[in-house]
Amino acid sequence: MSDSDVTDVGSDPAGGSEGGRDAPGGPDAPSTRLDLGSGGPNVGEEYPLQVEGLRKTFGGITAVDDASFRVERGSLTGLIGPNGAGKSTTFNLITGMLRPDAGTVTFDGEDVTGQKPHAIANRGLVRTFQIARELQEMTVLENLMLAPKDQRGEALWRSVTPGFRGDVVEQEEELLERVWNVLEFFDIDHIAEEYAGNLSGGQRKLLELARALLTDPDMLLLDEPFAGVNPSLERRLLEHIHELREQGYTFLLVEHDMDLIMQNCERVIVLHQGRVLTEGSPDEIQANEEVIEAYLGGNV
Ligand SMILES: Nc1ncnc2c1ncn2[C@@H]1O[C@H](COP(=O)(O)OP(=O)(O)OP(=O)(O)O)[C@@H](O)[C@H]1O
Repeated sequence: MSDSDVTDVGSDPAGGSEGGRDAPGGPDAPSTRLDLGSGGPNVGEEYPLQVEGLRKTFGGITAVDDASFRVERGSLTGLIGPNGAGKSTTFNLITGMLRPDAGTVTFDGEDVTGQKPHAIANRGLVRTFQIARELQEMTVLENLMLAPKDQRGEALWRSVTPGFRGDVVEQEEELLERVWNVLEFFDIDHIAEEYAGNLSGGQRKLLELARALLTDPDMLLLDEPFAGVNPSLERRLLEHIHELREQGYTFLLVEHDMDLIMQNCERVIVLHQGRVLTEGSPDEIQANEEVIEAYLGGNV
């Protein structure tokens, strides 16, 4: 299957209003509201993610060098920078995949620096992952049933064990309802029984986002979610992201496509050589001489 196949996944993208900051409120925007049965994202600190003096070296290379920034709740914030600027390393430090040499990561007022990835995800700070090889041999539905953080995936397997059935079956039914809500929200209910390994690149990206959402996140970190996705599906993914943002989810997005960043993010943080060069609105960033120089000096 190729990316061009994704156009037959559900309805056509909303005409006219898609892709821009106005997309969620546009006349043709989908009206489905995602109900995960959890009351939606947490409404806590104004800046759920705060990064302070983050630093990481690899041998002689300083990948992240005293980086500090914060991300506003309910925003779609872009994290950009030339190749090698430290974007992926920053994501890995925030999500616990790497331990920082210095600095702190605070999420919803709690210091989560150096915590294990699953502990950070359990707090509601979640990144999307490529569908692992084992999961490619499972259906879309199975992938989603296994996604949640709260041991419900484990409970699913235990439900076949005598003695556990009562609560577990009830939990499983609840989970199934949430999974169908997510499938319908993304218009991928008709491929629920398809093996993940058979999906096109674009469909996989939807599944990755759907899996992340089933862990009840408050904030999602997206690392190039549009890579290899055709323009039609890119518009749909963006619409979903804008809708979720309207519902109060917070997004931090690493993306190389500058037009996409500038048209969709309300804040942009620029990394250069591991440091925060500047941050601001798309207009401010586009007019910033230092940013232009950093990009001209890089291989972008
Ligand atoms: N595991 C590692 N071992 C050694 N060096 C690394 C490692 N990870 C990253 N680096 C180096 O750290 C610097 C920052 O890399 P990083 O991948 O975070 O940048 P990036 O902004 O995500 O780049 P790109 O846009 O090209 O993906 C680069 O010089 C990179 O070569």
